[in-house]
Amino acid sequence: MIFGNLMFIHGRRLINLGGLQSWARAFATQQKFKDKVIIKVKGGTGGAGCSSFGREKFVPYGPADGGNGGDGGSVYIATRPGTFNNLSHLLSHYKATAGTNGKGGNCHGSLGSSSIIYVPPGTIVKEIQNLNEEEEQSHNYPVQWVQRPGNERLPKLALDGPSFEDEAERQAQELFYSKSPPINTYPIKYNLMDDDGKPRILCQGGIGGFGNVHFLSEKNRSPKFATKGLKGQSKVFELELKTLCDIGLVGLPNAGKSTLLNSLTRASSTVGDYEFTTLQPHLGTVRVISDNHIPVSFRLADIPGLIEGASDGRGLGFEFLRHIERAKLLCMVIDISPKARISCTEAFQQLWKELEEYNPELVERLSVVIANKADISAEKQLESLKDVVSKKRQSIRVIPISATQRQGMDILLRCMADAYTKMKSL
Ligand SMILES: Nc1nc2c(ncn2[C@@H]2O[C@H](COP(=O)(O)OP(=O)(O)OP(=O)(O)O)[C@@H](O)[C@H]2O)c(=O)[nH]1
Repeated sequence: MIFGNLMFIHGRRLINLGGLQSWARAFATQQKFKDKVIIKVKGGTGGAGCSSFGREKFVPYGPADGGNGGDGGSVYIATRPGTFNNLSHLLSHYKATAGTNGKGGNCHGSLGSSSIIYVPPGTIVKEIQNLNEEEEQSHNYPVQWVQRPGNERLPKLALDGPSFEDEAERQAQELFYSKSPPINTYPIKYNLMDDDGKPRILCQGGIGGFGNVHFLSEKNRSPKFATKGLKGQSKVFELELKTLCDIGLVGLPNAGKSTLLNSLTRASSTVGDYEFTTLQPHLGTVRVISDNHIPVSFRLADIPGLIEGASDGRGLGFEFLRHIERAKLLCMVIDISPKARISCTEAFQQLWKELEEYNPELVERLSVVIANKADISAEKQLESLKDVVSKKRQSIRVIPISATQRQGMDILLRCMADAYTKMKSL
């Protein structure tokens, strides 16, 4: 067995693990990308109210002074640009903490701490299930008592009047009703696209219980009961990353998309001399000073290679064509070297056809064609590519570059920044 150059003899066959191993490594790191997740979110439970009476020297039977329980914490969602590229960091469950119980001496419990879920800009949030919808819609807040009313000696109620327990229950319901937030009749739907970053509510925490002070009435001057807090809202959400990047690099496998992304940004997309090195999009942020001296920054993504028939599900299938739809602008990367598997004009026609067949709107987003590998003498190929592109649309620019030699990068960056600012101003 020779580990040095990653070969081993299995039976009588000599197997080269070079390509296989780096492919497996690329696959393992790229598995982390997630663009759709389902999360269960729960607001914190409210703390219980307290049933207590003031006791002081010479005042053995003081007034009711049980404090309220603190409200449970709520769960919010907000965007955090530049931190996350996809939704793989999200957990399946999120819960805010409960409020603490009230105490004697009119001490209210403290509020539960709220939590914020951070997602990348371009995320769509959809509520798919509300686990306590019935209670909310009917305002029928289930009242639970710290100590059941009715155990104390009470003045008699009118014979035909409500029982004492019913009266206390009604009073507690009213209290919860007056404090509860307005009902959301529609399921939550947020489009966190070009968001201001403000947190938006997902699940409200439960209201804290009421101390016995709230149940003082003419009939009952010393109520010995308080309510427990309500449960927080509990909902299930579907989160989907709708916009992945500002500019997406599309091209056939091996065109040099990952190499280009790595040389323009700090991304570390896997580069390999074999097809489908990239199985999931990789992102990087580009910062440029535009022609009119304005700093421009945009997110650039290396999208897995497109092959002929992709729009019919060939290659990596529709999954990754979805990523292309998530780019606001597209740049085609084409290998113009004479060594390329197919000629650059053929590659351009093929890519154009696949994009158009999948969604005709995609070719409208094409602003630049990047003629890569121009370090290998390819003047003839470049001219014929320019011809074909201008026949499709005059406004598309063809920029020759070499991603490995970092040639032509300045012009390309200015061109991208220009297209991006134009698109933003529309
Ligand atoms: N000579 C030359 N080779 C390049 C250039 N850019 C990329 N390459 C080589 O082309 C091969 C493929 O590069 P990648 O960046 O992995 O290509 P890709 O388009 O991301 O490939 P997929 O992941 O299969 O979609 C690598 O061996 C690179 O070193 C270039 O400008 N000049």
